[in-house]
Amino acid sequence: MSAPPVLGPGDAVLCLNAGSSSLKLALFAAAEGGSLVPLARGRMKPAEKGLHLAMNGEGLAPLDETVAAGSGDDDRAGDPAHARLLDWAAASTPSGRLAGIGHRVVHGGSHFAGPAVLDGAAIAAVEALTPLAPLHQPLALGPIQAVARLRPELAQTASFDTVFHRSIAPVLRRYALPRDLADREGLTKFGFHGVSYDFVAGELARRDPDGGGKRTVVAHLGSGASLCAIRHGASVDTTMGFSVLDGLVMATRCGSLDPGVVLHLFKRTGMTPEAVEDLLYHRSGLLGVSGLSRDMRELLAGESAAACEAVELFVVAIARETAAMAAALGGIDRFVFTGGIGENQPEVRARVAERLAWLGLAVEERANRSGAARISPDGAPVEVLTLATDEESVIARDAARLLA
Ligand SMILES: Nc1ncnc2c1ncn2[C@@H]1O[C@H](COP(=O)(O)OP(=O)(O)O)[C@@H](O)[C@H]1O
Ligand SMILES: CC(=O)OP(=O)(O)O
Ligand SMILES: [Mg+2]
Repeated sequence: MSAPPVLGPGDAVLCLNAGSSSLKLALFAAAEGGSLVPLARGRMKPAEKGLHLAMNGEGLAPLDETVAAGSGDDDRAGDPAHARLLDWAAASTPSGRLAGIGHRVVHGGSHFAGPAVLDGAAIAAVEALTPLAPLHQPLALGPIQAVARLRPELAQTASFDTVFHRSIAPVLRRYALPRDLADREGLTKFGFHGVSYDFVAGELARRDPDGGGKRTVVAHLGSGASLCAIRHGASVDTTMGFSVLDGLVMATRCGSLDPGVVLHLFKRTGMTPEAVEDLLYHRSGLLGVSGLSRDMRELLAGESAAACEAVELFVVAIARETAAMAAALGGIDRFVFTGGIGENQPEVRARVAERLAWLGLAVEERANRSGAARISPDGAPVEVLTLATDEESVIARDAARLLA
């Protein structure tokens, strides 16, 4: 590979954040002095006949179009949309030089200890981790491979969800399985949503430079949801484990589940591994319990007993797992809500705080309703905050460092 390009003033990085329910996009440009400024944000979404692209930024020609799927093999169906996105990004870059593409990759396994340039060997290593995140890894690999096909000379980088959790102590990563089997098969807690926690930890340090020692629990409540116990900017424990199924109740994933249930499904119902996988990843969680919707907005508006119970189960799981995170931290001084639900649903925040009153959580109703940065009453023992996550800015920061 040729020497990676340095990011000069006006050069841009396009960031792709592939999650289970969305592909979020952002274009960042380097300013004089090296800081990164977001120029545009948007999304790529499946549409009836291809992929819909939307990008908006001040002073830029917006992108709002559906690009038809390419012909030929399914893997390449998204190529025309990616080509359009790359053209738009280059045309929107102040210097005209799109220096690279940064991706969020859910699984870095034990292979990646930090963000990485995606050369051929690194892409192969990301692919090799697909069995550990069968439904997430391909979401990032699709765009990575499309860009590699369309613009092989363009540098690509990856920021991994798992990297932030490498600071978790070995005993908290270990499952109580036979040691040799666990070690041989790599059965360990990896933890996810690390790109988001990295952003939140950095933002907390910026806003409260002396607060590093605060025992902090961050709740990333989006389509996937997890908690992270953070102290001194590092992950101490988290609720997701070997896979993205563990911990909290999610939009369509079950969260913590007695493994006996899975055994029962195999032995008594004859379900195949693929059917059980589909059940636990796509048909459980809020959707499965409510029988109505995977979207918290619809469940809060719904009146059926099943919808109400789904929301209650979501809240109960957060309360239970917060206690586990507090145990890992030896207490709790600060609780942060982030992610689509954490940032936008005061009712969920109020109900979580109510269930955790015994641990010192409380929210002030007006501040909570308005989504203020701090929603706990003055003098409360636990600071309760809302903070909008920005995974794309972490992807851009990592890419800029790797390209320099
Ligand atoms: N006002 C809102 N805007 C967007 N999402 C919301 C809002 N209120 C609740 N949500 C919930 O947030 C979820 C999406 O969160 P997000 O963090 O964007 O998820 P992901 O990154 O996993 O796609 C949706 O499933 C929805 O239930
Ligand atoms: C790790 C994970 O669950 O990601 P998402 O919330 O984007 O699905
Ligand atoms: Mg997300």
